[in-house]
Amino acid sequence: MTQTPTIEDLRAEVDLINRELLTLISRRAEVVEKIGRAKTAEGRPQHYDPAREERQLRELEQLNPGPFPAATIKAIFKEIFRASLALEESNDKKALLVSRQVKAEDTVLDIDGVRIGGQERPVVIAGPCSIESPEQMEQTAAFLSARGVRILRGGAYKPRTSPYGFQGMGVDGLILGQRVARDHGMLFVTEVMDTRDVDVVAEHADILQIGARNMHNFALLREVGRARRPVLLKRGFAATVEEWLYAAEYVLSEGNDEVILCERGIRTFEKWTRNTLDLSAVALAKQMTHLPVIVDVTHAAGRRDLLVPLAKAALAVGADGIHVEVHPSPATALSDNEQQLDFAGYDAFLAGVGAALNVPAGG
Ligand SMILES: C=C(O[C@@H]1C=C(C(=O)O)C=C[C@H]1O)C(=O)O
Repeated sequence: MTQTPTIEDLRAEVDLINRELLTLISRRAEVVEKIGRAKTAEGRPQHYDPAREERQLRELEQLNPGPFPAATIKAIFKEIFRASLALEESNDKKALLVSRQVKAEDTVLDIDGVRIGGQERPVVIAGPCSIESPEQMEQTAAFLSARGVRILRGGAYKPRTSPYGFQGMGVDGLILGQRVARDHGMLFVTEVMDTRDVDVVAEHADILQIGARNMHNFALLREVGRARRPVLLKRGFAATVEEWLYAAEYVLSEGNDEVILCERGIRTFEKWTRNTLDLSAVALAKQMTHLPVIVDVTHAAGRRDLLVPLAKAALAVGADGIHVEVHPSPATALSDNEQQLDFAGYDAFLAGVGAALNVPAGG
């Protein structure tokens, strides 16, 4: 007399079937991978083939012995196709030059002795939003260099929301920024906005900045990739981390691997800050790439009273430096009046952030 199998017996049978399914599904995946490689070899632009999937689903529907309804069988196989396609596409994906798969160890930039990234002390990049006059630049550089700041910023070409706003001093600003930085033993970083200006900016600046609004300007990214100067790449205010890293990839793909990523806040529904500082993007960029990552607290906040906590938070998640705007007289500045720090404000900022940013003078 045959006994009714117990639940345990039936489960043992299911376990065996699972193993068979696993073997079959893995064998199927291996065949799919071969198809994927053949497609790549043939130069087919896409792996997805909906007509082929449709034919399989129709055949499976006809062969379906039950008890699963056709829709269930289709859903299960559609999931297998989706996973197979992902496998094919992942095999095709080239590891990015910015990624840690290609270079595991941190990139440490050494720009005339100023080291950025890795285990180095966080750097401070500071200076006015716009270069306005010799006096303004001279006072700012003297003040900042006395506090150990080695990188002076200042915009000569200003991307303004209104075409009628102050557009910057142009080449005169570049010459002025370079001279003042040299006089105080500092590096000069300034934004380049146009492919036609890359050569002249590279002639005067030690670091070329790509602004948030130009992060998607691929022609400009390629051009600075050929410029043989370190690049400070700001994240676009609506760019995903992936888009930001691809922008950096444009620069590296031209042979320039001296890129500093800069998170400067993204646009959200929040109104009480100018942007929203995306700290997870900083942590993520540090994890996924080997490049130094700095944080522009000024643009992230758009207000002075949040700079200390944001800078502390940025350093806590691994930022390699802080970017902050400093102006001798923010009230009379030609741009960004609301957010630049005056000298007393910078000293208070430095004291507030504490030891991490207290670089010894000249150090
Ligand atoms: C394996 C292929 O590539 C993809 C995956 C399919 C699958 O898993 O069966 C079917 C079509 C394509 O979307 C193929 O084209 O045959």
